[in-house]
Amino acid sequence: MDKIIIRGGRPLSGRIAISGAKNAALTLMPAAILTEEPLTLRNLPRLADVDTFGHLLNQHGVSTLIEGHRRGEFGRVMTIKAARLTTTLAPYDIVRKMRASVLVLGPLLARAGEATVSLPGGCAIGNRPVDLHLKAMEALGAEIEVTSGYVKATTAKGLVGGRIEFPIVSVGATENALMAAVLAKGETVIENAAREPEIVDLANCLNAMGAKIEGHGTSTIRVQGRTSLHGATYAVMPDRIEAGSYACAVGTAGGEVELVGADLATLGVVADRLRDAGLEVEATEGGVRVKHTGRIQAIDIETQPFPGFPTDMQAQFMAMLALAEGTSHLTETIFENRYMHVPELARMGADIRVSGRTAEVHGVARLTGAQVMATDLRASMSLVLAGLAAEGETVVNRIYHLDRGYEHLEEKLSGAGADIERVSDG
Ligand SMILES: CC(=O)N[C@H]1[C@@H](OP(=O)(O)OP(=O)(O)OC[C@H]2O[C@@H](n3ccc(=O)[nH]c3=O)[C@H](O)[C@@H]2O)O[C@H](CO)[C@@H](O)[C@@H]1O
Ligand SMILES: C=C(OP(=O)(O)O)C(=O)O
Repeated sequence: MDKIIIRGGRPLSGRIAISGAKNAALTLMPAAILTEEPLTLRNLPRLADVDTFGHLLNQHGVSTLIEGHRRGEFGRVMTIKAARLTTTLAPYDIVRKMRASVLVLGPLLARAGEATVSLPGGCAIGNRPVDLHLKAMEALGAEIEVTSGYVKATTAKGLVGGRIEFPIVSVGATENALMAAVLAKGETVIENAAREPEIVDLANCLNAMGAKIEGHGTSTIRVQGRTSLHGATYAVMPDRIEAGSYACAVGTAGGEVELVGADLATLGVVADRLRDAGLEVEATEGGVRVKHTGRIQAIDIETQPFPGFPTDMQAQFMAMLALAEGTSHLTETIFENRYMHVPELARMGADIRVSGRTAEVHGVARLTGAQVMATDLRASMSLVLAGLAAEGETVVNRIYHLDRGYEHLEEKLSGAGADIERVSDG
């Protein structure tokens, strides 16, 4: 199994290219199921999750053709064509590898009138049920049956527009609802919709495919159903979580980096909190510049749905705040078990106490390298960030988590001056 070795203490400099967003890619790919015409996605990141989604689409009979690069863009171009679906079953073997697989439910149901999708089950960060996805499909007229670990959704006469009011904000359920509603008969109103930039990216892509969606980016989304959608070419938005993660790398390692391709607007409150912690963050012509200006200062953070502070940045901020002057409080409100990095950071000398949903981070003057491993993607990244600052050698094990969400991680960081390499155990 591969591991990453980091020898810490080298400030970062230069440029780091920001890839297309994993969480946008994973909802744009299933959108291709909604039409028999090709959907060409540009700026698609090279990630294990994108490959897994490709396999899932292929087993539904959908073709995925990688067409190389486009000049001036980092990611790949993929043309996805769902000319004909050979099966509407999304099997356990693929869904268990990647929760986002559940995003085929809405598009399969809308296109084929039926879908049988394995329940994704829990994962390292929490229980993560899909009840809201199912309620949304029911609100559009689907009949749902859950048996033997599978959701079977059917609609005898096709989906019909309706009112969906989510009791809590869910990114995935909003995405599934949108993808089902675009082919439902009549109007759908989604209340308490997620407002994440990835939702806006999905809605923009669906509109480019002929859908009629309004209000995306607000809590109320209105969809006028269409009888069919057509093909389109669409560029995946830049990854705001990857950009935020490398900004935190400047926070732990020091130095100054331009995050090329990053979008300051979608970083939102993350940029504000980076500044509160003492970093300089400003837009450049090609992205965002982040500069270390002295010791990181303690701050308090509570994770919330967008436009609040993203849960997907909590672990990376914790690594940075572990080295801050003063005591920070981090409160995780989205997932019940998202502190798996705490004991690993402690092995590197961090002083963090968790009580219920809140972690109290007492800043220390230095961290020391250690053997560490994490059980999820962002937790793994927090260990890399700590390793960049730590004295001596840090070995991050189980890095397949990182490959789910960070394209060319070692190349990007070593290109900015970090001493980091991937080694294989054989
Ligand atoms: C592929 C992708 O885009 N993943 C992101 C997506 O995950 P995902 O879409 O799974 O996250 P949700 O926004 O749905 O989850 C928010 C909360 O709602 C709960 N919930 C969700 C659905 C449901 O049917 N019932 C229910 O109770 C979840 O357990 C969680 O507590 O948004 C999360 C929150 O920003 C991010 O951390 C993930 O990176
Ligand atoms: C939790 C994440 O992803 P997923 O929803 O795919 O598990 C993440 O990107 O941090």
